[in-house]
Amino acid sequence: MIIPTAKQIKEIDAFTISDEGISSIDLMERAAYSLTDAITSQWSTSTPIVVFAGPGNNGGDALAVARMLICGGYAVKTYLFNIASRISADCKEEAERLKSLGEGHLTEITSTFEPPELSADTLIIDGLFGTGLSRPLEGGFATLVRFINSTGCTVVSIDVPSGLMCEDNSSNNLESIVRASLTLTFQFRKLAFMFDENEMYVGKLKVLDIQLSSSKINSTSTPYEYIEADYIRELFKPRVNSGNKGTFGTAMIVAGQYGMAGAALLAGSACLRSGCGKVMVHTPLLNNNIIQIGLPEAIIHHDYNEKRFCNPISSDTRFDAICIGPGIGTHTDTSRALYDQIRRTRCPLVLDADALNIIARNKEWLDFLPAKTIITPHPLEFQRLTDCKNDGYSRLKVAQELSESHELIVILKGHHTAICLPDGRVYFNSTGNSGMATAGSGDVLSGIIVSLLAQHYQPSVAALIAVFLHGKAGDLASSTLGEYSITASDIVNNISNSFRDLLNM
Ligand SMILES: NC(=O)C1=CN([C@@H]2O[C@H](COP(=O)(O)OP(=O)(O)OC[C@H]3O[C@@H](n4cnc5c(N)ncnc54)[C@H](O)[C@@H]3O)[C@@H](O)[C@H]2O)[C@@H](O)CC1
Ligand SMILES: [K+]
Repeated sequence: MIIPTAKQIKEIDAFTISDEGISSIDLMERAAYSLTDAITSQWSTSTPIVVFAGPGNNGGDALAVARMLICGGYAVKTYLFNIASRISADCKEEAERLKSLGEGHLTEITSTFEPPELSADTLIIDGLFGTGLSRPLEGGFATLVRFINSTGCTVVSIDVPSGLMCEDNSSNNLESIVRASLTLTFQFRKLAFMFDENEMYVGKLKVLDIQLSSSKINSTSTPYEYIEADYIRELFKPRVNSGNKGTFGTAMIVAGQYGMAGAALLAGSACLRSGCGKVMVHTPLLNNNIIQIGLPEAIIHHDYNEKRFCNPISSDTRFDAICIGPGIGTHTDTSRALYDQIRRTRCPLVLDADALNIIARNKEWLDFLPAKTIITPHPLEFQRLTDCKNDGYSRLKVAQELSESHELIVILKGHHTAICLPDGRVYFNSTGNSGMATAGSGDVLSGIIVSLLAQHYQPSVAALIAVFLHGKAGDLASSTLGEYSITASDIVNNISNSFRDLLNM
C-alpha cells in the first residue's frame, strides 16, 4: 500500500467526493462509523469518554463519533475548540448534529479552557488535528496537549496523534504532540508513523478502510510504499526442479575476526537456510575449528592471518555474490584489505557492520562502491557514515540522496526498515518485532541477502525479500519464545518457516 503525503491524501479525499458522488459530510460519517466500530469493539458502555475536537475536519470526525457513541449508550463529554471562530463547514454541521441530541453534550470553547477532572478509567478521544496540521502546536493547543498527556488516561487519536506532522517532525515541538495508546488512521499509514521515535505518539496503530477512490489511489505517484506479504510473494522466482547446487549460486561471506566467529556462523547459517547452492566463509585461521564444527555445510576459505581479515580473496576464487562485514573489526590491516576487496569485486556486494564502520572513517570510499552495492546500516552506523541528523525523516532524506547519488541500495534498519533504491523509491517493511533488536540479528539479515544475490536476484529484489523474510522469521520466533527471549540463532532457525509461511508451502 502506498504512503501518500498529507497533500496527496487531501487530493484523494477530494477526488472521492467529486468522482464517486459522495458528499464530504457523508464521507465524514462513513469515517466516523468505522472509528466508532473500532472503539466500541474495544471499550464497553461503562467506560466514561471525553472527546476533544479541533476546528477542522479531524474535529468533525470526533464530533460525529461522539454522537454515534451517545446513541450507542455511552456517557460522552465533548469539547469543541473554536478559538479563532474559523471552523470547517463539516465540523460545524457535525456540531449541529451533536447538539440536536439535546442539551449538555457539547461544550464549545472560544477562549479560556478549564480542564475537567478525569477519572483514571476515562477514555480520551483526540480529534484536535489530523492531516491538516500545518505548523507545530503552540499556546492554548500546546497546553491542552500537555494536559491530555498528563492525565494518564487511555487516549485514542483520530487519524494522526494531534501535533504530529504527517511527514517531517524534525523541527516540531515534541512536548506538544499527543501520546496516543491507539491511533485509528484512515486508509493509509502516514510517513511519520514509519519512524521509530514516533512510536511513542502513535501507540498501537489500526488502519481503517474508508473506501477512498481506488482508481485515484492507484494513480497517485509517491516514492513511499508499505510492503506486505502479497507484494513480496510476487517477487520470487520459481526454483528449477532440475537445478543443481551450481544453479543456485555460491555466496562468499567475509566475517568474524578471532573472538567474533559467531558473526560468521550466523551469517553463514542464514545464508545456507535461504536457498543458495554453496556457501564459502572467508575467515581468519583461528576460527577454523569452530566454523568447521558449527557450519559443516560451508566451505572455509582461510585468511592467512590468524586473527583478522587481512588478505583480500584471490580473483581465481569463484563466487556469485559477496558479503563483507559481520564481526570483522576495524583494524587498519582489515581496513586495507576491505579497500582492496571492494576495488577488485565485480559481483553483487553487501556491506554490513564493521565494513560500514571502516567506510565511515574513509567516507571518500563511498564514491567507488560498485553500482547497486547493498549497505545495511542501523541508525548509529548510518549516522557515522553520513553525519546526518538523528530523526527518522532527516535520516531517510539523507539515505534517499545517498542511494540516488551513489546508486546504492540503502537498507536503513529499524522497526519499519526502509529500503531506499537508486531510482528514489522507498519501501518500508511490515514484519519484525522488538525481540530482533539483539546481537547477531543483522548478521542473519546479511546472510539472507547474500544468499539471494548468489541466486541471481536483482539487488533491489534481494533486499526487499530478505528484509521481509528476516522480520517474518523473527515474528515466528517470537510467537513461540516471546519478544524477550529471541536470539539471533532463533531467527535463523525460523527462516525455513518464514519461507514456508510466505510461499504457502
Ligand atoms: N482524508 C480523508 O479522506 C478524510 C479526512 N477526514 C478527516 O479530515 C482531517 C483533515 O481535515 P482538515 O484538512 O480540516 O485538517 P485538520 O482537521 O487536521 O486541521 C485543520 C485546521 O487546523 C488549523 N491548523 C493547522 N495547524 C494548526 C496549528 N498548529 N495550530 C492551530 N491551528 C492549526 C487549520 O488552519 C485548519 O483550520 C483528517 O485528518 C481526517 O481526520 C475525514 O473526515 C474523512 C475523510
Ligand atoms: K487527531
